[in-house]
Amino acid sequence: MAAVIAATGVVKTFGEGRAARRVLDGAALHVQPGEVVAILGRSGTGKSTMLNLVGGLDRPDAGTITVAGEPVTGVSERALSRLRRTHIGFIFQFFHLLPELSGEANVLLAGRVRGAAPDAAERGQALIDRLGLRGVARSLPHQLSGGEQQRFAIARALVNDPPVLLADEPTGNLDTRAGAEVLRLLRAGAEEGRAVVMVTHESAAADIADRVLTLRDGRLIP
Ligand SMILES: Nc1ncnc2c1ncn2[C@@H]1O[C@H](COP(=O)(O)OP(=O)(O)OP(=O)(O)O)[C@@H](O)[C@H]1O
Repeated sequence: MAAVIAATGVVKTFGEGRAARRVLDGAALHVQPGEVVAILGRSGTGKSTMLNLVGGLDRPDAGTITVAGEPVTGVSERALSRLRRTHIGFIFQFFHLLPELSGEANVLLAGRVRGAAPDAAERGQALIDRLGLRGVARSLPHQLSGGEQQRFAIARALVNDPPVLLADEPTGNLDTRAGAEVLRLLRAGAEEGRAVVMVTHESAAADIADRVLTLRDGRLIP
């Protein structure tokens, strides 16, 4: 089966001259549909950097990355932005919901971008129901618990039915119970055929993964 995420030879350096630090040095990552991959590693080893490069939030110095067969590297900012909106759902530790919009509006807005799935509005409403958020749909993010905010963020990430979900410490700011629910939802996202990559420090998160990779010396190793 073709990998949904295919990254090879990824190099990323931050800083210049003597301060330059090669954070990624030939990193590779291949993820199949339906697979959950957890990325572990010590602080500062480049886990978030790798996730951001795969998601087209940043560009590598060298290497090739494709998502669902489409190039993430060597493409225009416009093409990259379309790919991010339609092919990738992002989930972050601090949720990143727009603070002035209700949870529901955050989800629906993501379904109204150019290139969004035609049934995104219905999907958004169905996700709000399925994730148990109907009763708080009109609340603003600051009126919601962390677990509720992260569930809205997951609904937002799923609204365009992307083939890839990227989660950076998705349970890092949640209590055990809310964290377990988020992990269950990520797992369910994979069961629906998505490739899921999660950066985590938490063993409970790694436990739901099909594969665990460790970032060390600029590479991802089994
Ligand atoms: N935009 C940037 N500019 C300069 N340095 C950066 C930038 N982004 C990351 N770095 C550096 O690259 C290294 C890797 O950062 P990254 O956030 O990828 O690590 P991480 O493994 O996710 O760490 P943590 O587990 O602490 O979140 C760090 O030394 C960080 O300071």
